[in-house]
Amino acid sequence: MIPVVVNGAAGKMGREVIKAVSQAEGMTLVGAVDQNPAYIGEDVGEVVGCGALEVPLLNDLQGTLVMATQYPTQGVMVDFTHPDSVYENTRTAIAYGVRPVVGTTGLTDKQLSDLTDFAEKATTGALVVPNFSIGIVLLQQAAIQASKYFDHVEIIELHHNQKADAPSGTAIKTAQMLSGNGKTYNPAQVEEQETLTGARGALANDNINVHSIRLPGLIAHQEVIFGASGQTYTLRHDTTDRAAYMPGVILAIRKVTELKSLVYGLEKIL
Ligand SMILES: NC(=O)C1=CN([C@@H]2O[C@H](COP(=O)(O)OP(=O)(O)OC[C@H]3O[C@@H](n4cnc5c(N)ncnc54)[C@H](OP(=O)(O)O)[C@@H]3O)[C@@H](O)[C@H]2O)C=CC1
Ligand SMILES: O=C(O)C1=N[C@H](C(=O)O)C[C@H](O)C1
Repeated sequence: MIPVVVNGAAGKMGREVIKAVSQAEGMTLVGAVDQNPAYIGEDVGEVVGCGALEVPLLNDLQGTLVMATQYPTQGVMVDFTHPDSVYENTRTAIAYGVRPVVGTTGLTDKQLSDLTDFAEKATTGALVVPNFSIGIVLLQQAAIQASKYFDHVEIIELHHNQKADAPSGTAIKTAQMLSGNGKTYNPAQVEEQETLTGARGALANDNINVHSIRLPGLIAHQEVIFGASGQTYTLRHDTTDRAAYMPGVILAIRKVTELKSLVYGLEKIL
């Protein structure tokens, strides 16, 4: 049985993960952590509404990780917290020999590279996955194919308005996956002038424009639009329920126990 700690357990994703882990075979929930004082000390199963799980929700990550090391099998920490804390949480888990499965977005390139080095030195498996849904992996693969034939591409990501980071981790990863083929996308046709700053979005890898929309009523959506003379080609993915991420999260918990270094992206473990 894989001992699992969920960090950010009272959040939108953490709640789904608690339910999914408690129902999955081959793993057992041993710790639940959150900073929200409203729930500290409560049984996490009662907090998320799936019945008592006999795991108190604590605000002590390090203490909970120590508990997770008391089991015969090496533990896994799933993190769905906040861009401000994900780097430190992940480093702490690796330091305790607990393998991180990181869903939280907003890690900088430098932070990701530091964590990669740290996991390598510690020979500890780690997974950083900006999007756990199979649909996004398929969209990204289709986009890689299309990018061989189109020189113009822009990404639009649309999320609920409680999201802290912009652009989304998924949009950044998608742009990274389209880059590195020697192309600079979107060669200028005219000299552009922004009458309102930011109108053309942010520039990701290899000059790919990324536009972020935040509205109540949305969950998580992404379009990749390619253009060429006389045609456009649009790929779109819609998340309508956070349940979409759970098969990927459960797979990642299983797979991270086989790794000895940090792996970035769900596509690498499918
Ligand atoms: N990889 C993927 O497939 C997905 C990734 N995400 C990412 O996951 C992250 C979380 O998203 P979501 O669940 O919607 O966010 P929520 O704000 O709903 O949940 C985050 C939870 O973590 C708590 N928290 C924040 N900081 C800490 C900390 N330092 N220690 C312990 N708990 C903490 C929050 O408490 P409080 O409310 O008090 O701040 C909250 O309860 C985001 O970065 C989001 O982009 C989201 C969906 C899918
Ligand atoms: O905050 C969210 O909700 C999501 N965040 C991730 C991201 O930044 O890409 C994954 C998904 O888009 C939902």
